[in-house]
Amino acid sequence: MPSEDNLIYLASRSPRRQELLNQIAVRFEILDILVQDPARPDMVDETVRAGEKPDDYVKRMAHEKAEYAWQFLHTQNRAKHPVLTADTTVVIGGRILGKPQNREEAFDMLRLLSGKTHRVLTSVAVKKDGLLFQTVQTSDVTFAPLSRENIEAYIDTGEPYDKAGGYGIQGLAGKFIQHIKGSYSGIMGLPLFETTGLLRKAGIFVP
Ligand SMILES: Cc1cn([C@H]2C[C@H](O)[C@@H](COP(=O)(O)OP(=O)(O)OP(=O)(O)O)O2)c(=O)[nH]c1=O
Repeated sequence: MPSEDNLIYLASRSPRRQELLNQIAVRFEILDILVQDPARPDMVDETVRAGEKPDDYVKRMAHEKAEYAWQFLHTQNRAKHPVLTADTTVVIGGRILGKPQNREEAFDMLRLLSGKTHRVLTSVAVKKDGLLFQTVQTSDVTFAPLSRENIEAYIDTGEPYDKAGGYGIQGLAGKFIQHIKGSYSGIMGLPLFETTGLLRKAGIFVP
């Protein structure tokens, strides 16, 4: 069987998702629409619908990203390879936190997370031969109380901006996290155990 047959596309701009998929030795290529045009807006409109539950929202986002990528592959005659997408969302007190757009938003998000436990949901979608396979992984993350100085200094590093909830467990914010229940890789953006299961369910080889 030619090795080409095992190829999947990762439609994601997140460097963490690339790193994590590499970690489990899945053979993939980044879907080049995203690489060629960094100024291109996100694949989907990330606005939360009125009354939408976090679980439904994160699934809809990963699904819409998969549909977007799948349509693009079709226009290029490359839809013979599966595509994988994901979405990560932070939830606290029923509020869905996306990526902060500015310093004030980052500050408000981190103040909200300080000294409390929040939920991180990551949905992974795989589209193969026109069929959709999807999963949602949930983790609980407990932050230590943060002082105003802690928050300001963290924002100064620039780390919060491209991350849901305004922090990255894998970066400097690691020192704020007292406890997690769930999946470290899921919090980072791609739950490796669940992703392996999903790929295998879709008939894709995972070493
Ligand atoms: C909570 C948390 C999120 N994140 C990141 C993972 C995701 O990249 C980001 C959430 O935004 P997403 O919209 O899930 O993804 P994205 O826009 O970065 O990438 P894509 O092109 O795949 O749509 O937050 C961390 O890196 N560490 C963390 O601890």
